[in-house]
Amino acid sequence: MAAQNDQLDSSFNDLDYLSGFGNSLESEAIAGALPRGQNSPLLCPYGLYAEQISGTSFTAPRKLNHRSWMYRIKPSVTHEPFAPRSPSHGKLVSEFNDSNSVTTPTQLRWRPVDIPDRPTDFIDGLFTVCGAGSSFLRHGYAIHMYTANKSMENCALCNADGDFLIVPQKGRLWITTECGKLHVSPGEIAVLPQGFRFSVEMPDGPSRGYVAEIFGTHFQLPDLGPIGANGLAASRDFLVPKAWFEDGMRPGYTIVQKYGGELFTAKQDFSPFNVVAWHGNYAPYKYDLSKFCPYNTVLVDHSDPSINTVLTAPTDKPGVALLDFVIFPPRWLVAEHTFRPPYYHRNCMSEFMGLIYGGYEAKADGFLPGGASLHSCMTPHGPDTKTYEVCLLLKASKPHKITNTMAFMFESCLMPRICLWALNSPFRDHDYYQCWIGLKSHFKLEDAAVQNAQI
Ligand SMILES: O=C(O)Cc1cc(O)ccc1O
Ligand SMILES: [Fe+2]
Repeated sequence: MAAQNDQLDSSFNDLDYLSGFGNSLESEAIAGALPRGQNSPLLCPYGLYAEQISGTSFTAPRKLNHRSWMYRIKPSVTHEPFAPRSPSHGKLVSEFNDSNSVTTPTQLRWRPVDIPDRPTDFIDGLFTVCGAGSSFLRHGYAIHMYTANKSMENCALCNADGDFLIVPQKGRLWITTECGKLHVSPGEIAVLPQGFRFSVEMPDGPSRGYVAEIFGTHFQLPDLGPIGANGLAASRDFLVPKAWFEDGMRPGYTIVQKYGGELFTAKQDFSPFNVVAWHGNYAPYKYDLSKFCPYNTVLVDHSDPSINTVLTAPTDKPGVALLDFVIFPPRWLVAEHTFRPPYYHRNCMSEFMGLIYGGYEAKADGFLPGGASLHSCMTPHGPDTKTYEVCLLLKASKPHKITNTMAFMFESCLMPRICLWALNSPFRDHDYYQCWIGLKSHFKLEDAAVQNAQI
């Protein structure tokens, strides 16, 4: 409930944004700051420097090509050399192998991780849970979580490894980026594409959330197929910052570069948020999950969760995602003579789940807001015993609305390796398997005879 209230508060005071998913946009904090007719004039308006940021190779096909031009007070190269950050971070992984992670097919679940008392910002609060592949080879993903309580000070993070999709669960994030500012509340998500410098303020103090990082590709809206031209996440609900800049000296400003899962720092004496105008189709954005327009069954059976895909990061294989971001939003359940909760299943894709607020329809107990679960490739899972028994008892056939809930799934075709600190975490629920152990046989041979007689 608190999360929803936060959301209302923030949208009331929210910033003004540009809109449209993947659109070619432009924004000027000072009128006339964008060059007209060309990208790189000999002299830019107001004496600004022109700088391009490429999110795809120069030669990527036009429909996949992402780049933006920024017009800034000083170019971002104006800094001292990068050096390994001290103390090193040590809990970020971008190339998963047996030196930094392990495998297990078992069902994993974690309680919400406590938010530390000691001052911790977004960078220090971030830790990898699991992932697969390699940022070096530009194919793979990492799932991180963060628990933190204070704003980043006099520093910005730049992720050379991949795009961050941030899902705040507790506490708002005020994110300053080179393109401008994003205010993100629990119930909203933000995407910080590879390479953008950004700084995270935590106006509410104690904060927690989830981060999916993808290497080598970007998020897209899913195709809608027979659904038609509308539905699910609408392009116009994706909000992009308007140009915002700060000028003047900032002695000792630190750029923290995440590169191959390691952190490097470089000093400069000015703010990286010195972009007076920009244009292009490569920019950070946010999306309010309550804007999602769910489609689902209107007669029988439980739809596959892909019906609730908000964003997908593709692989080269059609229909096979490097990472899908799927939500389980409030919606009407109307299916007749149907087991309405998620079905029991084994999936060739791997499923990491989190809960932003409320409860989750497949778990009566134990899966809490801020907690997480991981069901890897072909690991069986489904509703817990209580959910199954209650559903059978109710024999629900009347329309019923599930409310006050927002669970989500990061689903990937790559089999995740799990970081040891996650596997051995004190927040791990070692009794998770117990939630299914009580499922008893309801098999009755006599029923089969009755059913056969009816056919
Ligand atoms: O495992 C889960 O809870 C996620 C999920 C939800 C659903 O409605 C159908 C399939 C599925 O994997
Ligand atoms: Fe599942």
